[in-house]
Amino acid sequence: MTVLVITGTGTEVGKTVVTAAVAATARAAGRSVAVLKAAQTGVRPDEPGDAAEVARLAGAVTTAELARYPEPLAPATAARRAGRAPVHPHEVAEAAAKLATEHDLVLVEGAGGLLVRFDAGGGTLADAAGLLSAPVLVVAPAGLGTLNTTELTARELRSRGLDLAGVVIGSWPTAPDLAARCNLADLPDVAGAPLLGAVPAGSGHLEPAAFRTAAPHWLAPRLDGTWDAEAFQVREAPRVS
Ligand SMILES: Nc1ncnc2c1ncn2[C@@H]1O[C@H](COP(=O)(O)OP(=O)(O)OP(=O)(O)O)[C@@H](O)[C@H]1O
Ligand SMILES: C[C@H](N)[C@H](N)CCCCCC(=O)O
Ligand SMILES: [Mg+2]
Repeated sequence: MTVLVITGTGTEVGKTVVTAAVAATARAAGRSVAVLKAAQTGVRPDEPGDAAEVARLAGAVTTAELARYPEPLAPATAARRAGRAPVHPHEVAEAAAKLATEHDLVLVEGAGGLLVRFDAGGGTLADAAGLLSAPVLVVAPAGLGTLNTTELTARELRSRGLDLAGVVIGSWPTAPDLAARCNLADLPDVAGAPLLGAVPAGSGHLEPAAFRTAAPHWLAPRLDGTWDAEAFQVREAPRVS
C-alpha cells in the first residue's frame, strides 16, 4: 500500500508515459495498481484523459480523475474560467488514501509541474503529497535546460520536507546529444536524489503489449510497501563520452 506522487519539471515532459511505465512494471510484479489524475485539463469530456492513457499502455489498473476542465490551462485557472468547483489538495489526498486501502500501489499524477495551482487558495500537488506523506517522483526532460528546472523542483520538495524518491527521464532520445549524455551524471547531482529510470523516446507509441514487456527494463520499482530508490535501475544506460 504505497502512494507515489508523480510530478515533473513542467507540462509535456512525459509524466503520463512514466506513470504508465511504473504501473506496467508494478502489474508485471503482480501488484494491483490505481492511477489517480488529480485534475485533467485540456481534454473534452468524451476524450481519453491521462489516466485512460495509462490504462491503455499498462493494462488492468483502476483509474480515477477528480475533475476535468476542457481548457488546456492550470487546473485553478481552468476551473475558475469554467465556473466550476476546483480540486483541493485535501481531496486529492483523501482520494489517494482511499485507493491505497484497495490497491498495492497508487500513482498520483498532477498537472504540469509541482507548483501548478489547483485552487484559488494556491493549493498544489506538493500540498497533497505533504498531506499524504508520500514520496514524489520527478519526471524530467533529457536535454539542455533540465538541470535548472529539476534542481528548482528538488529544492522546493526539500524545503517542504517532502521525500524526493528520484528522477526519471521522460523521453530518452535515440541519439542523445552531449547535454543529454552529461545529464545522466548531473541530474542526480542537482536533484540530490537518484536517477531512477529513463523511458525511451517514442515508447508511448508502442503497442501496449510491447510497452508492458519493455517497461520493467526502463525502471524497476520495489512494490512491497516501501519505495526503495535502490531498487530502481537504469538498465542499459548510455555511456557518457
Ligand atoms: N517516452 C515517450 N514516448 C512517446 N511519447 C512521449 C514520451 N514522452 C512524452 N511523450 C509525448 O509527449 C507528450 C507529452 O507527454 P505526457 O503526456 O506524458 O506529458 P505530461 O508530463 O504527462 O503532461 P501533462 O502535464 O499534460 O500531464 C505526449 O504527446 C506524449 O505522447
Ligand atoms: C494542459 C496541460 N497539458 C496540462 N494538463 C496543464 C499544464 C498547466 C501548466 C501551467 C504552468 O505551469 O504554466
Ligand atoms: Mg500527463
